[in-house]
Amino acid sequence: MLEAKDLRKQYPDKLALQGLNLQIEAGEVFCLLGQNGAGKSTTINLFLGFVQPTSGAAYINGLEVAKNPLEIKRHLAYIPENVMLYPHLTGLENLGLFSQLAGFAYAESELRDYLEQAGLPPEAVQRRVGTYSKGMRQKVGIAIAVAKHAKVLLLDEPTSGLDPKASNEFSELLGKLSGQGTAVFMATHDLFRAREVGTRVGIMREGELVDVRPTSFLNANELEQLYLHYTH
Ligand SMILES: Nc1ncnc2c1ncn2[C@@H]1O[C@H](COP(=O)(O)OP(=O)(O)OP(=O)(O)O)[C@@H](O)[C@H]1O
Repeated sequence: MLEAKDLRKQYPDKLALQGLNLQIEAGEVFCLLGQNGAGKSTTINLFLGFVQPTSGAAYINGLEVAKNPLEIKRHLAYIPENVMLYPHLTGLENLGLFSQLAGFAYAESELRDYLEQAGLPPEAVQRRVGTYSKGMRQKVGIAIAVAKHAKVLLLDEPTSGLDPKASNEFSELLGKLSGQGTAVFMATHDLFRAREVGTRVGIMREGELVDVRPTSFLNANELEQLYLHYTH
């Protein structure tokens, strides 16, 4: 569902990503770990088509991102640390608008269902998004991803700044989505959530993916030790 082949990004004075090779299947949750500046956001931006590779290629659902910039947007949803929504519109209106942009015309009852499934409290649905907490905005982001039937979900530090309960709810939602076959690729500093929600973790150091492991063989302490091993 997501693939990188010798993907490389050279900025004028920084090699941000050095020849990444990776495949992520439907239903997988891949968590990318690494220190600040390791190249995680660059990798996500290459999959989104926000930056162009210096060489190699990124693929979403078999389509080369750089050659199919519009088509790939139909297959993916992106949740950054701060989900970009229209603050003067309600959650319901935001979801309606973003679904329409993705080509789906839903009835209000369907939009409400998506927001409810994403865990947004019913009282908030008709409230302006400008009054939402960060966790609530993340839930609208998930509702948008589900409503547009995204096959791939890209997330950049989605749980940073969420309280433990909101972070837990968010992880459960990701688990549900991957259970429905969505491929999830998440850059995070949250080792605890990575182990909990991830099917695999990868560690990036100075633009290089130095280790990839299934989380099923790692306890929390082992993951922390592994991370420290590569980042010291
Ligand atoms: N537009 C740019 N121009 C020049 N250098 C850049 C650009 N974007 C990123 N870089 C550099 O590329 C390297 C990788 O940055 P990137 O943002 O991908 O790291 P990251 O792992 O996401 O870090 P963080 O955890 O802080 O978000 C850094 O050294 C960064 O300064």
